[in-house]
Order: sequence, then structure tokens, then C-alpha cells
Amino acid sequence: MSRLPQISSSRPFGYPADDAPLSCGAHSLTKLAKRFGTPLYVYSGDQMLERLGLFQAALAHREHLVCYAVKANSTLAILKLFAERGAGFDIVSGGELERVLAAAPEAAGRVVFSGVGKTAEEIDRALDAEILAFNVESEAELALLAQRAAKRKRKARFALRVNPDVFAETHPYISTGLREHKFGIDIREARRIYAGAKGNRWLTPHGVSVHIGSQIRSAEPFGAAMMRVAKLVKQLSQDGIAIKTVDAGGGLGIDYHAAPGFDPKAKVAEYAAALEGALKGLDVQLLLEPGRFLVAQAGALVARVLYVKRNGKKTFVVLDAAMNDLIRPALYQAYHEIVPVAPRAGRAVTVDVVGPVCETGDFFARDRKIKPIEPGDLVAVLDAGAYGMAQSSNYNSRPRPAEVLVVGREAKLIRRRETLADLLGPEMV
Ligand SMILES: Cc1ncc(COP(=O)(O)O)c(C=O)c1O
Ligand SMILES: N[C@@H](CCCC[NH3+])C(=O)O
Repeated sequence: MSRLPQISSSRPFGYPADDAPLSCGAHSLTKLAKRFGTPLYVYSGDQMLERLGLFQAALAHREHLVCYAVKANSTLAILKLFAERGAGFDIVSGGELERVLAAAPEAAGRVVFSGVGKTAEEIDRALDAEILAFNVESEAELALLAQRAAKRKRKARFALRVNPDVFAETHPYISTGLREHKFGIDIREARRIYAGAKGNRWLTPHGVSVHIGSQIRSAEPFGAAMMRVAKLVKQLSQDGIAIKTVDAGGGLGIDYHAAPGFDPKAKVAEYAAALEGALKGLDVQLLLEPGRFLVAQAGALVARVLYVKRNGKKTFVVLDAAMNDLIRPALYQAYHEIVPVAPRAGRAVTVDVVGPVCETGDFFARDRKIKPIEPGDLVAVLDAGAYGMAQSSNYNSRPRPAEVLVVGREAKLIRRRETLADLLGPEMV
């Protein structure tokens, strides 16, 4: 690696030599784009496993289970990759359960089921699959769970997802741990609800769970929430309810700006220490539900430049990818670094990088300084592995991109590009 060795130490994309194109492991993105077309999601499976390993190593001395949050990126091959390394899964729908069962049926017993709107059908399917636990988010849901469990004659292990009323600095759309949010059960009500469930032969109080939000950069609010959970676990023990697991949820954030000091290993260590500090003296298994931290930086969205046009004082770089492929900039004004796959010499230019969708909000970057760029060039939108493909849509009747997974020397197509036939398939005239 010489000129632009690695774009940052925490990203698996780099330029292996002068004049060599951006690569993921041994694979040049120019070649992958030629082989599979654009827009194209490219992921480093190696980095995903490395990230999972960071959590597993930081907690090696205590009983734990890392339950990957499927919603971050639910492509089957990625689920299989994690399952093979012993991960469990955090799911929020019957669809996500089906994905886990299709990719790694042996992992069913390592699944926790979160979500404020579980239906009777979804609960039945999860009971039949004998998942590890239901993270229950309301009293009404607990009543439904008891009813379905009795009907199917299967005991249901449950954790109340408590709302700890802890503020976490993040985008307001992805903060979840305040009383004003729809998530979880007020922690002050939890003791009463566990006591009420105690006598029900179909309900087994198994754990306590919490999730305070996403893209949280500081370990402090995770520790504060876990302190409140630990206090509850002790109170429940006094009430004769022995809690076996505490689930810290997900939410650990990454650095989308990739400042040189960002050290994923140190971040995970700091996070684990904050949780451990709160759990001192408690004999419980610790569950984690990381999503973004495992997959975001492992992924890039590779797109081709269709046009470069000027309107007034502005220059627009129009890509063949759009907000339907990666909605984060449009939805959260999220920052994603954008780099040319084969950089050209010359002075940087200030441009808006946009897609072909008919929305002014269809942009990847605004007033961004980037290397000179011309129609036909390839660019990579970085840190797109989490909530990219998972939040994609067919808006403007655009087929979704293909996905490629790089593991070791192999680059494998894990989802083919959608076709126009896929788009029209479910409809009738
Ligand atoms: C219950 C639950 N667990 C885990 C996650 C994963 O969050 P993240 O991708 O920020 O780690 C989420 C999403 O915020 C969630 O709602
Ligand atoms: N979709 C959000 C994260 C949501 C977390 C889900 N509870 C993002 O792209 O940042």
C-alpha cells in the first residue's frame, strides 16, 4: 500500500499501489463493477468477523452472547457468516426470523425477538422455533405471549425491554431510551409486571433487556442504562425472580468521518468496561445486540458517474445509485465519505453528489470537496454496510443493487441484481 494506503485503519477499502484502483482485500472495485455491474454493494466479510471477534474477546471472561441485529443488514450470507462464528441474532419481525431460519437454522435457539408490534402469527412462529427469548415491550404483548404460549403448549422465555429514561446523544430519529419514545416499558413498572407473570405456567421470566438508541459514540449512557437494569435485577431477586440474562441492546456508534484516532478495539473495550462496571457482582449472562458496529464500515456502495452537470453556481455529479439504494443521507442528513475508485490527478472540486430519483432530497453529499471526476468514473460511498441495502426500496421503480461478499481471496455474489421482472412480478392488471 503506497500512495493512499488505506482510507482509514478502520475501513477495509484501500489503494494497494500507485495507480491501482480502490480494492476490498485482493479485489479491485473496478473489476468487481465490471463483473457484477453497478450500483453494487461490496462487503468485507473479513472485517465483519473481525468486529464480531472484538466483542467476543472483550467479554471472553464472562458468559455472553453477541446477538447480531439483523435489521442492520439482513442478507442471508451475512447471517450465515456470523452464525458460523457462534453469534446469535436480534430480530424485529417474522421476516427476520425466516431469514435466520433460512441462513442458519441451528441458530434458532440464539435468537431474541424485539419490537413493539409483534403479531400473534409472528409469536407463534417464534415459539415453534424455540427462540432464546422474547424482548417484550408492553403489558398487552406479554398477555398475548402468555395466551399464544398456552395455546401451543410451549413455555415462553421472556425479558421485559425496559425504558430506562436515559438520554443518549444521537440523531433524534434513532434515539429510543427516553420515556417519551414508543419503545419498551417504563422501568418503574417492571417489578410489578414481572411479579404478575410469576404465577403463569407458560411464561418464564428469563431476562431484562434495554436498548437506548443507535449511533451512540460515548460509552457513558450505556453504563448509565445498565446501572438501572442491574438495580432492577437485584430487586427482582428479592422478589424471588432469578434473572438469567441481561441484554444491553445495540447502538454502539462508528466514526463516519473516520478520524485517524478512531480505534474500534479500544471503543469496544471501553463499551464492555462500562457494562461490566454496572454488572459487578451479578451472576448473569450478558447479551449484546450490535448491528452497525459489526457491518457499517465493512461495506461500500459502488456507483458509476452518469453525468456531471452545472446549474448556476453548482456542479452536480449524477450517479447511477440513488436514495432508494442508500437512504441515510436523505433521511438523517447522514455523512458518508465518497472516494473515486481510480483517482484522477488534478485539483479537488466542490460538488453535490446526487442520484437519478425525482426528489431534491436524493443526494449522497452536498458541497463536498472531492477529487476531479468525469462521466464513466466509478465512485465508492463508504461505510454503507449498515442500514444501506436493508433500507433500500424500489422507489421510482428502480431494481435493487447486487451484493458481493469478500472473504479471504474469494468474492462471491450473495444477492443478484433485481430485474424488471422482479419489480412487476407481484402485481396484476
Ligand atoms: C432493539 C434493537 N437492538 C439492536 C439494534 C441495533 O442497533 P445498532 O445498529 O445501532 O447497533 C437496534 C437498532 O437501533 C434495536 O432497535
Ligand atoms: N436506520 C438507522 C438506524 C436505526 C436503528 C434501528 N433501531 C440508521 O441508518 O442510522
